[in-house]
Amino acid sequence: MVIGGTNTTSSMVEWTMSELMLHHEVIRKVQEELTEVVGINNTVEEFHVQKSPYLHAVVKEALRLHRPTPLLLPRWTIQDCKAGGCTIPKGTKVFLNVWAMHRDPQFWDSPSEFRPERFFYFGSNFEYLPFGSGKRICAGLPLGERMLMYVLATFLHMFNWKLPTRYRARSLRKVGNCSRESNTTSCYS
Ligand code: HEM
Repeated sequence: MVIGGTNTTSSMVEWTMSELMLHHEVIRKVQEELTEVVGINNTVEEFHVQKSPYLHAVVKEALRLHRPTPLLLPRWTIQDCKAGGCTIPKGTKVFLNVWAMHRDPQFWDSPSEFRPERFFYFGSNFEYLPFGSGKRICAGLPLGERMLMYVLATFLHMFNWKLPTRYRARSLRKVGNCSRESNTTSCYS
């Protein structure tokens, strides 16, 4: 519960910031949206997050690519069934590999690319399950989603972010370092 309730959200903040720092156009769009919704001299409040559709799309795309655990909780089949050409007998313990589903080219265009815009056209389907589904769906979904959005909105509205020069040249490497442009302070996680 402690790992599920804290590490999931904090690792998603890191992954989302890492993707944003590699995608300047995306970070610019989120910051523009937040400037409009929050106002330049205000701090982010929870209600602002609900009015930020582009930020939602960014978080969904980060959850698609980097959800904290690749597999869902185990399930047991209640009857014989077939999947992928295999017969699975009743009473079998089954693990769903959501990591693979989230990157399956059958369902996603250019699946390894970070493209938040894809979520403006996406319905609710079983090929996207960042919080699981059914009776064992994540019990902390509303809290986790809110914390994630709120922390990211605050980081992005309060500071400008970019990679230190030595990392920019190797931009394919995913790193979480940042620097505050408006200030002399740099922070390294
Ligand atoms: C970004 C944040 C989070 C993600 C991506 C996430 C994802 C998941 C997933 C995929 C499952 C398994 C669901 C299934 O098998 O269908 C799960 C279960 C669970 N999560 Fe989360 N979670 C997050 C945050 C949280 C938070 C903040 C809490 C609690 C404060 C929490 C509590 C739980 C619990 C208790 C379960 C087990 C539910 C059960 O066994 O019925 N999660 N989570």
